[in-house]
Amino acid sequence: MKRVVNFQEQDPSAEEWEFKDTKTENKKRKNGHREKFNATTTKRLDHAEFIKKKEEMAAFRKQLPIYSGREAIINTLQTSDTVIVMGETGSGKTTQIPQYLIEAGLASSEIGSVAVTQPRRVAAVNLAKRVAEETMTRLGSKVGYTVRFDDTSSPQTVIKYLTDGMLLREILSDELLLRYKVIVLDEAHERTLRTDMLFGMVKKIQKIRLERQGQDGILPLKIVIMSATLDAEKFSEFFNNAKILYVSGRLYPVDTMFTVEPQADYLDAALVSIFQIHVNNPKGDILVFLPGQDAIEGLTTLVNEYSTQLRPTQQKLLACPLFAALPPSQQQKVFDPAPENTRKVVLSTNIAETSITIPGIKYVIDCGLAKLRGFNPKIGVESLLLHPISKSSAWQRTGRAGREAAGVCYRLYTEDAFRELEDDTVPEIRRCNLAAAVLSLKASGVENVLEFDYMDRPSRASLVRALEELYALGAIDDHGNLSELGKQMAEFPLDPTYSKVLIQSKEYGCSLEIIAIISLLSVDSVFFTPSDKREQATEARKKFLHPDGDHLTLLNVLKSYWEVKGDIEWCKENFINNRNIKIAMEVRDQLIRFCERIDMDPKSSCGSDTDNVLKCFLTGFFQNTALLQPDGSYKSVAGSQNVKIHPGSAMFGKRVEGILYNELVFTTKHYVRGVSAIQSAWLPLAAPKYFNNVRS
Ligand SMILES: Nc1ncnc2c1ncn2[C@@H]1O[C@H](COP(=O)(O)OP(=O)(O)OP(=O)(O)O)[C@@H](O)[C@H]1O
Repeated sequence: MKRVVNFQEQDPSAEEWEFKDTKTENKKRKNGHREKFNATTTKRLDHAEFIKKKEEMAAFRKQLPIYSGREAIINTLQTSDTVIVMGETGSGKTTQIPQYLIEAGLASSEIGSVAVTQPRRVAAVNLAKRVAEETMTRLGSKVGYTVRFDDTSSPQTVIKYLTDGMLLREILSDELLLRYKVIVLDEAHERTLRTDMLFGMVKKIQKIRLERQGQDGILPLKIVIMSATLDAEKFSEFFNNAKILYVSGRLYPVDTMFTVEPQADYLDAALVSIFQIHVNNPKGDILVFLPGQDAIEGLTTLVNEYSTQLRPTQQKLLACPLFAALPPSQQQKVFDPAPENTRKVVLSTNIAETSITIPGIKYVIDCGLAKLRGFNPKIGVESLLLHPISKSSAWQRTGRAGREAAGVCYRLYTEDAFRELEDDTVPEIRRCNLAAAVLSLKASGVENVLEFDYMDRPSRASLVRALEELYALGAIDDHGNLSELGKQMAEFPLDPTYSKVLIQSKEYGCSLEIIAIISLLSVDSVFFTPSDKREQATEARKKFLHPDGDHLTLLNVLKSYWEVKGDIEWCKENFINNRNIKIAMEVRDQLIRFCERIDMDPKSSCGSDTDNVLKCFLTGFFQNTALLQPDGSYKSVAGSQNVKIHPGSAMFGKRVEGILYNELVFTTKHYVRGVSAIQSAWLPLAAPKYFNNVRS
């Protein structure tokens, strides 16, 4: 069958891509060999090579558009405390400005270094690598990065790329961020919850440091806000009318194409477009933006399957997935060059949308959709729904091309549809559960979170709900102050409900089980369900099912996995996702270390008394509970919401007195996931304060 997606300005002579039945082709693929990436090898340069590379880097840096604004940026920062820098994607903001600051002596190991925040871990890691390369230094010396569970910075580090979450964590131990002279808040337009919290916090820190200047050697703090797609006036206003610098020019042009007709099936349109580009366009890798892991995994399989139909003389195609739940080592693979005579197709969620340069990318395909988290504070329901992206996101996606050469961005929507898009994505702070954010603000010394200096104030209802949740968890006391338990909870890199459960596991004598289950819950799924073997996978899963539900089922999987020492064949036979379990085990190691730090015994086990595990879970998840109604449905204890057990749960179709669940998500219905059976009598014991209040 021949299919084509028509783009405006598309070359009318473009070859159509013919899709053949893949089943017969699959056999060929299994017999044929698959290209693998070569890990990039680093070699030690001799002196002449070193000088040559240094000169090349210097020349490269000078041709970046931002270079023309270097003097202006330095001069403005010499005289102003806060500057907002706007410049095209790829113009050099993130990699160059921190270097300019060091070169101009505005930051140093003596007066304090530069911190550059990124909303995403993959960006922080790769920017640090790139800037270390540009400065011809070893990663971790002058330039480093800090992301959750991975720190390559050292006392010599003067430019540190870190996630916004890590900077928030640093405030807990260095409340005036004295180790830094300049804080650069990059990709400010993304408005992640954590970046929004940082806006208010660094503004406050800057004010305090200015007032205390000179005392104990305190120096003023400089703040740089950066983005390519930002409402600069709004930011300027928030930061006391800070100066705005516009840096014009982009490195290479990117043509933008829209489809002529709306596309009913974005996955199909993406698949067709990939092959159209491949057979018609010159060399250059392709980056495709998709909404989520499912879509990415599905398309990865299809691209690899159909690529077996390419003519032997044609370049090969190699699909590489990129999403947050992939282990960092696998994410890193998309940055490796494609093997010879192969075009790389990176299939990514919006984790590749901002900041990063993926070498080789010339073409971007944008499906125009993203999965966005939402939260209804009234009933405490989270949602994860497909939404059209904003114009700002669309431009960021386009900007992933044109970084090493001219590029093209294919938008799988019409120009009219583009005009209808919102300018910016609604800030996360306006649509998320704020419990973790409020805990973090409180732990950083913000007493009155209702009055905190927010750029966009969250609704009072969501702040009050977060405070109530933390109070019920025991993280804040009757006076609204952080309790000892709350302080400990803030130390863990987990959501407050999970950190509460983990800390309480000491009382219930089941830390071993709780750590294991929380680690397994941190990955997408430990089960593997290929679409063509759904029945066998369901059958295989039965042997792990625990009558009390998903939490203990996960524990059963892990026990069996340990018994066979993680044997890959066993995983395959039992449809267990070996890769995800391995990631979970890395998380487990980290959690064990955190527990040891606060004197908990991570090995304490309740053995066969598994009720204890569920009772312990209830100490954090008592609000995520529902009771069986006479008609066989379940109604949530908080919010009286009718909830349905997700078909993927071990509890699906079962009738028990009560259930606890990890999440209540609205997709097509109010579904609960991660479900286990409980007794209603356990509830007041798990959270006496909460249930006494509910009753009275
Ligand atoms: N890892 C890398 N490999 C190769 N080139 C890179 C890499 N990182 C950056 N570059 C080059 O440096 C240029 C500037 O990148 P930089 O990230 O500083 O731009 P930016 O203005 O911050 O972009 P954005 O707004 O998209 O974050 C890129 O256009 C690209 O040419």
